[in-house]
Amino acid sequence: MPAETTDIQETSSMAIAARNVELTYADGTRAVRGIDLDVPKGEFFGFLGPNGAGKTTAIKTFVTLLHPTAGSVTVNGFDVVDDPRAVRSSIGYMAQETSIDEELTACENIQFACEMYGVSRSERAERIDDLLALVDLADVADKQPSGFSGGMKKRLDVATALVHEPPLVFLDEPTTGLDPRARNRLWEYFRAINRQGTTLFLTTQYLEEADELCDRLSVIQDGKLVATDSPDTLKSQVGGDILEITLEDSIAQQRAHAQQVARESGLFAENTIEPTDEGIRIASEHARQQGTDLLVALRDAGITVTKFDVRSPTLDDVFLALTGTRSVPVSSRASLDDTTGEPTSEETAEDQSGDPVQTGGSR
Ligand SMILES: Nc1ncnc2c1ncn2[C@@H]1O[C@H](COP(=O)(O)OP(=O)(O)OP(=O)(O)O)[C@@H](O)[C@H]1O
Repeated sequence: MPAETTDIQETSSMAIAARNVELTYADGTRAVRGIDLDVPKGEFFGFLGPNGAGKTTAIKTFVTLLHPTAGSVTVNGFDVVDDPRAVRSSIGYMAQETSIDEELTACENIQFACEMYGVSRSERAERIDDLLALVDLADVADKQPSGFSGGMKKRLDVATALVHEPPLVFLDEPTTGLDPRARNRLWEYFRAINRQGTTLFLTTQYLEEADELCDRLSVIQDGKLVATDSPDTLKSQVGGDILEITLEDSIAQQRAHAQQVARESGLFAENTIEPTDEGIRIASEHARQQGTDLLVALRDAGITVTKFDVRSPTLDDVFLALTGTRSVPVSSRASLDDTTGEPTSEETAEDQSGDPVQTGGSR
């Protein structure tokens, strides 16, 4: 990614301005390796990357929990090293680990957060009511969260991060471990506060989440930003559409044979052809026409194709093109199909294991 060119003096319109930020842990792990980034106020910005890419380390640096080993960061115009108190009072932070106290009721948890963030007594009652309504927990305000589903706990977490009405909120993998329906509900709350002007900085392993929510995103791998742009621009850079071919016999030998036929057809650049569980996949500017030609070549080679699909690129294809790996898990398709955000009985049956939900796709 080209380095951002904005000078540090010109960063007052930026919620976050990071310059050549490095973070090396005491054991020598270089978790963040020279990040340059500008996030304008009001933006919904995402950090997308696989496990261990450096997302949490970067976010902890931005919220002053870690000191950068090199480089500089300003958040809402305040330097994270020189002015950490000012940074903290101007942000909300939803960490991966919950900050909820199970001994307190939902209402008391928010009240405690109000005290921590210095929300004045006169404002507290109204703020608590507003937040409980925002995250749909008014009905359980006087209940302890030990009986809550994973989604309800996350929503309470969000509420506690918003008590002081911060202009910038950091969300570290906020939907990991939730089922698609619970995830959709959280997405609605994030969109709502963003519409009201709050800048959101989200880290995620979910391609669909980044695609759905973010105005712009950075793909982070091995502590470096490998691309920063809008999801649509990133997808347009894949170079055309994606041709998915399903083989009747998808054993490794047959897939290798099909790959060889595709290569030898001369229709496609070699690095755009890859095997899948079911057959082969090719990125191509003229996918439909060339796909038809390829079908003929495959038939002539004695290979039976059972399905032929041309689709637009996804962020998964972007990730492959940028990093040469599909190491980011693909979340459930259902999460995009159902955006009603209505509460359902599934909410109580969420996967609370903390593992990313991967009910769709085979990558
Ligand atoms: N306290 C620590 N000491 C040493 N190394 C660490 C520490 N915390 C994280 N790391 C390492 O730093 C790298 C980046 O980790 P980080 O947690 O920032 O990645 P991540 O993208 O947030 O991953 P995940 O999606 O699993 O949360 C990894 O190699 C990780 O093992």
